[in-house]
Amino acid sequence: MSSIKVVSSKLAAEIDQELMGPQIGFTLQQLMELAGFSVAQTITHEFPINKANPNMKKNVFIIAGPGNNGGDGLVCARHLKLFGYNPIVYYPRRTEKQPFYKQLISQLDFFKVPILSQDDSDNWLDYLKPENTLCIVDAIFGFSFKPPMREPFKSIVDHLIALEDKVPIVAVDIPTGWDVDQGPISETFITPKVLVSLTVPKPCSAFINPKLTSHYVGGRFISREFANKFGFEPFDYEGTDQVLKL
Ligand SMILES: NC(=O)C1=CN([C@@H]2O[C@H](COP(=O)(O)OP(=O)(O)OC[C@H]3O[C@@H](n4cnc5c(N)ncnc54)[C@H](O)[C@@H]3O)[C@@H](O)[C@H]2O)[C@H](O)CC1
Ligand SMILES: [K+]
Repeated sequence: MSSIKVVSSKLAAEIDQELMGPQIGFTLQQLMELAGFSVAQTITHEFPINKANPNMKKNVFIIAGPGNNGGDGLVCARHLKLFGYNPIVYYPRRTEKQPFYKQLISQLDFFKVPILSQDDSDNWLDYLKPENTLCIVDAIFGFSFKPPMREPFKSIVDHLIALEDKVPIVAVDIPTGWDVDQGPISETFITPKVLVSLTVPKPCSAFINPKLTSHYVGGRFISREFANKFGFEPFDYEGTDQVLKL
């Protein structure tokens, strides 16, 4: 792991600002679309659909948090549906921060992806049975999480911790509860089977145990010149892949 280039949270924020600044001009929606797509593609690599086995589990339970990490999860759910999985989204705190979140929800409705809300806080676990669930997508918190974790997420994450040996968790960008720079320092944190770092791994990824967690990088949206300017080499993605296993 130590040979993998990581960037600090401060630098990651600068990279984002510049990507979405007036010169380069990406929009948040564009980056989120590519980020969510790359997480869905990681799932096709780690948990491919076996067409020869009609009994294969295809339910993917996506938990979307209140910020942009949650938005990545909503996008990921749509792509998973198109890839032949059965995504189920739990989105307990909807954001009004950006108007396009409503559109992401409409798109999920259009593809008939079930969305559980705050009203399902007593029964959401009924949809997350280990015997039916292929994997969980942790899109709860990313690089803006600041401990201690507040409700309802603390209880949700406690349930995930109890399930993590039975159902593999795929973490989007930062495993929920981890500090972006210092890793699993808070009281409540998950241990994912798969981590998908977006754009470039953050320092917390140095704390994953490679025997327990596969590490991918996704969010293929920067040039060599841009990466070099921020002190790292771009990742050697293959062909049209949006993710690379590190
Ligand atoms: N270029 C990229 O790499 C891209 C990354 N994307 C994803 O965006 C997240 C970061 O998104 P942001 O909205 O800044 O923050 P979070 O999603 O991590 O969470 C903010 C959200 O959470 C609440 N919150 C924070 N701490 C707590 C707490 N202790 N308890 C409860 N709630 C908490 C806070 O109030 C906010 O509501 C990044 O990691 C990527 O996944 C984008 O998709 C664009 C491309
Ligand atoms: K996460």
